[in-house]
Amino acid sequence: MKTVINPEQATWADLLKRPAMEAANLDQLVQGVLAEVGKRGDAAVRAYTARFDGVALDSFQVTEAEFAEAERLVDEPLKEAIQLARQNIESFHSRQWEQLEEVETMPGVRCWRKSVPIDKVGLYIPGGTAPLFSSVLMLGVPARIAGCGEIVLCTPPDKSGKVNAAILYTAAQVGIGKVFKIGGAQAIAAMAQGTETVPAVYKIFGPGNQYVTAAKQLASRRGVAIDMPAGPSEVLVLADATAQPAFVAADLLSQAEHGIDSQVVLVADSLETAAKVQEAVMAQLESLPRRAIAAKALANSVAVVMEDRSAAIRLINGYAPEHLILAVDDARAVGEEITNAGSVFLGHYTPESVGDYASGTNHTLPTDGYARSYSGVSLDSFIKKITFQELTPQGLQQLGPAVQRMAEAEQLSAHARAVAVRLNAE
Ligand SMILES: NC(=O)c1ccc[n+]([C@@H]2O[C@H](COP(=O)([O-])OP(=O)(O)OC[C@H]3O[C@@H](n4cnc5c(N)ncnc54)[C@H](O)[C@@H]3O)[C@@H](O)[C@H]2O)c1
Ligand SMILES: N[C@H](CO)Cc1c[nH]c[nH+]1
Ligand SMILES: [Zn+2]
Repeated sequence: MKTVINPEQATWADLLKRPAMEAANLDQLVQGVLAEVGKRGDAAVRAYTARFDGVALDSFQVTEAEFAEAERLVDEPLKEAIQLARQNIESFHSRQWEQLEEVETMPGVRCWRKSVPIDKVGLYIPGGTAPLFSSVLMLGVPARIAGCGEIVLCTPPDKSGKVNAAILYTAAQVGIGKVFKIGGAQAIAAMAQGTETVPAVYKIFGPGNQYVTAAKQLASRRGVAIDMPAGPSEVLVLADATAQPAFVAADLLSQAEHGIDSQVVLVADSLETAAKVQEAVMAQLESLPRRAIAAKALANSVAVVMEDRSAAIRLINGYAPEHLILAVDDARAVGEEITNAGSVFLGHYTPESVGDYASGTNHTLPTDGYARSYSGVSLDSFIKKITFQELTPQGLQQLGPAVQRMAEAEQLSAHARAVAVRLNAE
């Protein structure tokens, strides 16, 4: 991690540039996958699975016997941990139902809104570098609470052609039976367009690497909705002198270990704080099993010394991190000033890992600066809202002339007539 001291505002964007594959190559590759899967269906998925996942599969759907085997393979302590996480996620997400009351905008004119679950949804669960079974809870729990009709799940197979047991166990726990062993862009292509075995869905959810994220974005131009671009993980930690260097280092490494394209950023209040954290990072890196991945991610990362707190907050809001840890004395007060972040972790005892697994918040969050305009996944993501209105004859008498005037002014006389024929029928 390189250290930069009190950088000029003009250099912030360069400093915090996110690692990325060259967009043209990526888009070309992923376009090809979408087109081939659209044309050749399962046969194309099979070919890409052999090429990108190194495994030859005859069929993709996980069988009952495989679900039963997974149930046996997951040990009791892990099952209990998954249940605890599930309860907290359910508890937080089930309170996200919001019903707008019926509103009488003027006498005789009533408007209301009804929440309806999205009928067919596709969940992508990453599995390339680590099988992220926690993502099954993050997507499956709100999909179930919303009442989505058909839930399809895709996740990459391992080299023996199997799906990780904890992913299958968790899917069964949240009542997802349609699981397909398909990863990467080919999984998104299959769920977006449908194949002989994978049903087409209306909206695709889930995090993933750059291939998955690019495929979601391209698929969204062809009519399927997506949750958001949720790509390689990021964390930004704001640390002051009260921060424990070992805690901050562990938090930085927790996201660095996700992938070589993760980005971790430290914003420290002094060179001394930055140096202590850097030292702790190096000390902890040694003992990490995934140190090679984390070390590469650290090369894409930066420690920024910002003595001025307001400038630090401006930098954070400009960068819009997926995860923001406020390891500072006055975390709640600083939290109030945050306008762009996916999820915020306050104080010295709130590691980002709790949100990844079990505090109750969702870990499917916007990356790459999209937290400026997108929220993370929530119950809302699985719901669409239909608006209704109902007018009495008196209501139309009151409102109609304004509508007629506006329609005529837009030179849309059929619109005006739709009001006039009713008023004249009185
Ligand atoms: N933003 C979020 O909310 C969030 C949450 C969890 C995880 N993540 C991120 O998800 C990512 C998971 O990535 P992953 O790679 O472990 O799993 P993944 O499941 O996203 O991707 C694996 C798939 O990528 C495809 N692939 C691999 N190399 C390829 C190549 N050269 N060309 C074409 N396709 C290729 C393969 O088909 C493979 O199945 C990580 O970057 C992690 O940081 C983000
Ligand atoms: N940090 C990831 C979101 O960017 C989510 C995750 C899953 N498992 C562990 N972490
Ligand atoms: Zn994580």
